[in-house]
Amino acid sequence: VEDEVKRTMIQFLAQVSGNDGQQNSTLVWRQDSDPCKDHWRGVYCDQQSMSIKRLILDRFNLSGTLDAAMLCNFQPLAASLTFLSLDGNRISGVIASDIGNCKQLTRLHLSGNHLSGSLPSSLAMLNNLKRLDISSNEFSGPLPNLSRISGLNMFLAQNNHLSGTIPTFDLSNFDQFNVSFNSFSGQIPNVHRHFSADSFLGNPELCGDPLPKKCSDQPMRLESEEPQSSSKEQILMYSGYTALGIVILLLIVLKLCKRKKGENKIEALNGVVADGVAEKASNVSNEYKARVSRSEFSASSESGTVSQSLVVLSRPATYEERVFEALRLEDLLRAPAELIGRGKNGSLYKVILDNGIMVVVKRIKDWTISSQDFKQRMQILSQVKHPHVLSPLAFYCSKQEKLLVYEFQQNGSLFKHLHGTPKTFDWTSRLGIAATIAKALAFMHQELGHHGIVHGSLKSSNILLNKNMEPCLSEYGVMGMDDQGGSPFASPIDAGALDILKGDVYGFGVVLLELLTGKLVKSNGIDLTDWVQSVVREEWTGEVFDKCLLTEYASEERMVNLLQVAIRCVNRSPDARPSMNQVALMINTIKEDEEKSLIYEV
Ligand SMILES: Nc1ncnc2c1ncn2[C@@H]1O[C@H](COP(=O)(O)OP(=O)(O)OP(=O)(O)O)[C@@H](O)[C@H]1O
Repeated sequence: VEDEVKRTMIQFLAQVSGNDGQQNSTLVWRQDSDPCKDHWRGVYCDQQSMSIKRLILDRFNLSGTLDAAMLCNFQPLAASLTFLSLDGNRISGVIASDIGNCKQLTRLHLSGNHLSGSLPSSLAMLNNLKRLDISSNEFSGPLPNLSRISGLNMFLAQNNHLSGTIPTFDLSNFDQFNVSFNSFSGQIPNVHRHFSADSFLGNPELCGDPLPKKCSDQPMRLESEEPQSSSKEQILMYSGYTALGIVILLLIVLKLCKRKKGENKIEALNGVVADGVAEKASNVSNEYKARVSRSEFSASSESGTVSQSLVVLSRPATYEERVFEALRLEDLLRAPAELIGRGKNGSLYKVILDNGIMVVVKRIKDWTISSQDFKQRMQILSQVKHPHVLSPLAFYCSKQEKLLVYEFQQNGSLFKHLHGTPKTFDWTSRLGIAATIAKALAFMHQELGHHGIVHGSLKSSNILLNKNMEPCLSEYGVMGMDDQGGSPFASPIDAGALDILKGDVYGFGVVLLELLTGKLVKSNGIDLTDWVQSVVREEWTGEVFDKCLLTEYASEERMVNLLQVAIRCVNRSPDARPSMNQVALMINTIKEDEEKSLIYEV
């Protein structure tokens, strides 16, 4: 690689690192080494042409600014770079319009930073772009007309301050699309049933399918129309519609108020809480509940007395104390709820509170724990905090019902990212997730093991990704060891085992196998643990490891080491499994080796 290319890369890194022009200490890029031959960390080359193809600097704690001009105005780099990823750092500043010169970019990932300002219209000139992720930043202003990029199939822009209308994307071409929690307004383009309300929530001025808010008889936007254009006539016409809308709305509100007086009922989260109210959950569809005007179920007014029983334990890290301290059961019951899962341990609802905060409510079934033990367990759990464990925010407990309230995690579960398309995580991210979760679980075992509280249902759908794509364990302690007989992850020998923590170690081992193989735990009747153990050592590389890991310079040696840890965790004999503490140490060593090897190679 030419000296000039190296110099530019090193300058770019110094700028984006933000340590007064010093490089990030874990990334050692030096003028006297070669980015391709010496495998500079985060740099991926075409080994034949020795040109730099991908620059992947995710989660390196970079806190400088993004100098798009430096990369994209330098022809040798602009002509070769296809993938730029800076996810999960603390990079600030704006995206300069020079980004439009990086014409070969197919993927641009900038999520989870502090980038701000408006998006340059030159982004729409990146004709090869397929995946654009600018989520969780501080961008504002309108979107450039990205619908011009015909091959774009992923656009993630959630959690910004973007405004204006959404360009008329052809969403049937997209496999991921999310503009939630911005300030967009106007009509949503046709989603072709590809996307649910989740992709658009949190934009109060947005209307149309799949949101419950209808667009008040607005004429459909013409395909060719530019998002910002509006003539005088249109303004007059819309003001007419708005005035008419307000009158109709007032009439509806008046009518509703009258009806409310006569009824004296409160609406309930699927009628679950009021003791004695018949179970109606079987009627629940996966459709967004708000469409059926809040909940379709109602409970008698006596259920109002249970309001004091919602015990608030903590508040989500992202909200102020006062928003949560006054949370009452009625707030949950009144709010629109959507059923998002029905697992072994019960049903899960996503609930949007009046103040717009989203929570999930876990309704636990068939747990033969006494109310007193349940309350005690919740109190103990609320006292143990770890940044990578999702604590319950509140709970409700009656004879028939147990509800747990958690903060909603927008980026979904590890399961979704591993088994959905496209697969999100590369080798470094997977190893990072394994190390983080192992540490979190070891911590919880140490703090709660002596109380007999284990996770009890550890699996990839219970590992959630927060808005910075950091993993956290959910539903810790929701089911105990006594319930694990029915868990698909407990080996038969677990039943009655003395060391209750080893059930979690088994579950964690299965998660490791999913991370390494990218395969489902059960597929066509084949059990992943049995299958992996049936493959001979010599064939691990060809057979076991996820194919997409092998193509991206992942260290085979460290993948083998991690697989060995996984196999020890899923040993059929609980006594032969290591403790979570040992597992965390082993994985940490592998992670350190990975980091060191890259430095030594340079
Ligand atoms: N706090 C949360 N925020 C966002 N998504 C969540 C949250 N908790 C759970 N989920 C997701 O909702 C879906 C349903 O969860 P649920 O707990 O009902 O299923 P499960 O974990 O497969 O079953 P179970 O734990 O009951 O055996 C899962 O994909 C899970 O990842």
